Formats: sequence, structure tokens, C-alpha cells
Amino acid sequence: MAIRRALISVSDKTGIVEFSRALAGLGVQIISTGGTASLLEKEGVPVVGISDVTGFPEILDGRVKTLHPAVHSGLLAVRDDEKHQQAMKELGLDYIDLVVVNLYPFAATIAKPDVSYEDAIENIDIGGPTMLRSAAKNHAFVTVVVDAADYANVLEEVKGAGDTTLETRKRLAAKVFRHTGAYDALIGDYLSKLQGDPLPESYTVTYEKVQDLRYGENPHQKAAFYRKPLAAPGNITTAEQLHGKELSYNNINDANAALAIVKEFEEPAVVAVKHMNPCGVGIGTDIHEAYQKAYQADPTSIFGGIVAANRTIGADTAQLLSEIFLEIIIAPDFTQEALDILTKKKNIRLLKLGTIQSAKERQPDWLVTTVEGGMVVQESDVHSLSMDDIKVVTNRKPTDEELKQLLFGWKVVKHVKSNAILLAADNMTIGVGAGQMNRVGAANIAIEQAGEKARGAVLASDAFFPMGDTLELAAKAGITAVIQPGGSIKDEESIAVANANNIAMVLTGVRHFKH
Ligand SMILES: NC(=O)c1ncn([C@@H]2O[C@H](COP(=O)(O)O)[C@@H](O)[C@H]2O)c1NC=O
Repeated sequence: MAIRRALISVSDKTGIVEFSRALAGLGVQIISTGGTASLLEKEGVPVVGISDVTGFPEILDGRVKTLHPAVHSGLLAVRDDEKHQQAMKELGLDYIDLVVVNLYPFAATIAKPDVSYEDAIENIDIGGPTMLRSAAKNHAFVTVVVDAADYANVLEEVKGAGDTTLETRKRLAAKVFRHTGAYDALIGDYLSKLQGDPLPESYTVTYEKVQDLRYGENPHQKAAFYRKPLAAPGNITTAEQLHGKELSYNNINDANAALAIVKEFEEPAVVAVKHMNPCGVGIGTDIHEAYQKAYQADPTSIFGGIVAANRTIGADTAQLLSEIFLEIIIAPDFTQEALDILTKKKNIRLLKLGTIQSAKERQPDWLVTTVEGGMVVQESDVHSLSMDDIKVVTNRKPTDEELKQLLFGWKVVKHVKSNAILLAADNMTIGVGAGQMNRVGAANIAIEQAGEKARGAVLASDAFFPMGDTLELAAKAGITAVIQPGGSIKDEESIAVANANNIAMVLTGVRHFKH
């Protein structure tokens, strides 16, 4: 069957004149709606107005233009069904062989900071998806194009055989249903959130592909990277890669983990991450000092790590960074001199964030973890501790310096896999016990890593101590102050050990499990 008649109705008019002209040149009759028809006419492409097909004007500010039996019968009729053929003939209706539609820009509209509810609603396309769905359902006979990237291929096939192949029509139909599904998911998500219902009876969020990945966590696992249509700037999904090889699956997760930690700090901070846990975190009066601390925190583990900074990287820091092997450096920006130094290293990936939001400005996002056959969804843990939440429970209060180190440790331990114990001193992490099956195990690792530096350091725990044993270990290592949520039935046991060893302990009342 040859393509004789095409209906073209597009909001994004990129490439449509050339495509339509080429189709018209092949003898295809073009039917079109208001704005599209005007453009084609202006460009000298022969076009039939939609009203001439429907015998009805485009009405209600464009809300009704193609929603008409003359259009949908033409799209939905089963061409080799005699009853359908007869009905079409009796009613004087004609078939439509090709539909080219792209939709009102709903995503771009709601992305505008000053978007009104009315504007968002008006940008919900009704006629477009209806045509796309009719054509896609009837892909046995009808070709449907929703993406300008398919114009060239369709044209090539029509030029060659006068029609597209069934294989192409099936591919395009599947693309349409994914597209209309994603379009509706975004509308549903927008309206649900406006109504304060972010976790409705069906969870239909939509993601668009950023890129295919070479492989997943391991080389035998297939993988791809997706982002939300309206992902905020300052994230791994929107960062600009300035240099280096393509990001890997593990790179993306590690960089995301590093960013979450560095965003905890208002002051200059640098975070080094390995396997999604911080191995070195430092703060300073400038980013250079912060980096030196993050490096000194654990000069062994930073090797092959991911480094995130919350200030522009300058030449002096770049010089130090270039002296070790790192997978990624991610920062709001890099000076030209820093880029000159770092781009000499072929394998390092440099990511520019543009902007960076601190924890205080961050709104919780929805985090999805899949389980076999389903998923669980929760808000991201963007809780920020306020001084009012802190309760001193020991005889001795922490000194100002101890309190500073405790708050620093608390911001970082929140991002360490549970059970997590973290030791901090002198504005840097000195021991990180991550992902252990018991708290004492995590404390042992952190204390052993800190070695002599544990003496006079502070300890942060992501969850309460079920008994006094962790405090005993801390006391033996020379820890002088502890921060933890509290809430165990045996809190008194830990408090007694702390008092007996002159340790100052504060409770936060908030737990930061991270599995
Ligand atoms: N109402 C209708 O019958 C209808 N038919 C097609 N549209 C949309 O109108 C847009 C094109 O409009 P125009 O050709 O007037 O610029 C397309 O995005 C198309 O999806 C419609 N608009 C919205 O629902």
C-alpha cells in the first residue's frame, strides 16, 4: 500500500517544512492544522486545511481541531476489512496513511518558574495524543511519526517503496505508546504533587535516556543512564562533562554519593568517595585547604576515587589533584588554568555542575529502590540538624571545638552505609567504619583506621548504641566526644560509660540509616 495522504500537526516545527516538501514531491497529499498549515503554505508546500477534511472549523481556541470522525476513521479503519471499507465509502471518508504529530510542550511549560496552573492545563495536548494512539494502534496500515529524528528514515522508505515496512511501523508505534505514556505520566505526576499526593495508587513517573552505558555494576550486566524530564541543575544527571572517557554505571553512582555529601556543607568542602562511601572528607577556609584535608583523611583509599568539591577548582588544587589517579573530579566549575593542568590526564573525567545547592536549600526527592517484582519509594534524607535538636546527656558538655567536629562528623556519617561509625578531628574524617552488620564492628574499623589520631578525636554514629560496648571501645581509643541519635532502651549504659571516661555525648533524636 502506498502512502498517499499524510496528516501533519506539530508544535515543534523543526525540520517539518523540508520533510513535508519532500513528501509532497513524492505525490503525498498533506493535510494540516492551523499553525502547521500556515507555515507550510508560507513555505510553498501544497497543503489541505484540516477544516476542509472535517467540514468543521477549528474551534475552542484549538482545543478541538482534529478530534473528528473524518480524521479518526481515516486512521483507524482496517483497510482489508470489507465492512470497514463499505462504511468509509458510504460516509465519503478517506484513509490517512501517515501521521506526523508532536505534542504541546507540557514539560517545558511546567519547567518555567512562573508557570500558572491555567497555562499548564492549556498545554495538555488532547488531539495530538489521540491521533498518535489511533495511528499507532492501526500500525498494520498506518505510519506514525512522533520524533523528528525519524523523518529521514521514513522519507527514505517512502522514496524507495512508496510505503514504510511493517517492521518500521511497529517500531514507530511502540515509540508512540512510550511517548504518550511518558507524556501522561508527567501530567499525572504534576497534578498529583499539586494536590499533595506524591505517592498515588499507581506510580507512573517517567525518565528519559541520557545515554547507554557500556555495562552495569559488572561487565556482564546491561545498563543505561536515565534522568527525570525536569531534573534540577547541580546534579549528576545535568552535569556537563568537560573532559575524559564516558561515565560508567559505577562512576554515576559514586559521583551522586559524593555530591550528596558535599552539598551538606556551606563552607568550602571536598569529598572523596569509593564504592559510594566517603573515604575522605575535609572542610577548610578555601577549597585548596579542604582538598588537602580530604586527601590526608585517607591517602590510600582516595586512589581511584571520585572527588567532589563545592567551590571552583583552581590551579593550585588542580596541581595536587593531578598527582594522584582519580576517576572523576566534580565541581561547580574549574578555572581555565585548572583545566589546562587536569586535561593533560587522558583518563580523568571532569564534570562541571554549574550550580550547587546546599542541603538547607534542597527539597526531598523521591528515591526508588527496586525489589524483585516491585519497588519501595521514600523521600531522600535531606534532614538538616539544628542546634536546638541537640541534647547533651553527659556530665561534661562538649567544648566548642568538639561540638564543631561532632557536627562535621554527623553531616558525613549520614551518608555512610549502615552500620556506620565515623571518627573526625581537625575538620576531616580520620576513620570510617561502613556497612558493618554490627556497630562494634564498624567502630573497630574506624578506630583502627584512625590509629593514634583517634586520641582526642570525636565519634559519630548513624544510629543509637544498643549497649555500652561501642562507648567502651571509644574510651579505650581516646575519643573525647560522641554524637548519636539516642533512643535505645540501654542509652543509660552508654551514658554511664561516657561519664566514667569523661566523654561528652550529645543526642540528635534523628537516625540516619542508609542501606
Ligand atoms: N485539539 C485538537 O484537536 C488537536 N489536534 C492536534 N493538536 C495539536 O496541535 C498542535 C499543532 O497545532 P498547530 O498546527 O496549530 O500549530 C500539535 O501539537 C497537535 O498535537 C490539537 N490540540 C490539542 O489538543
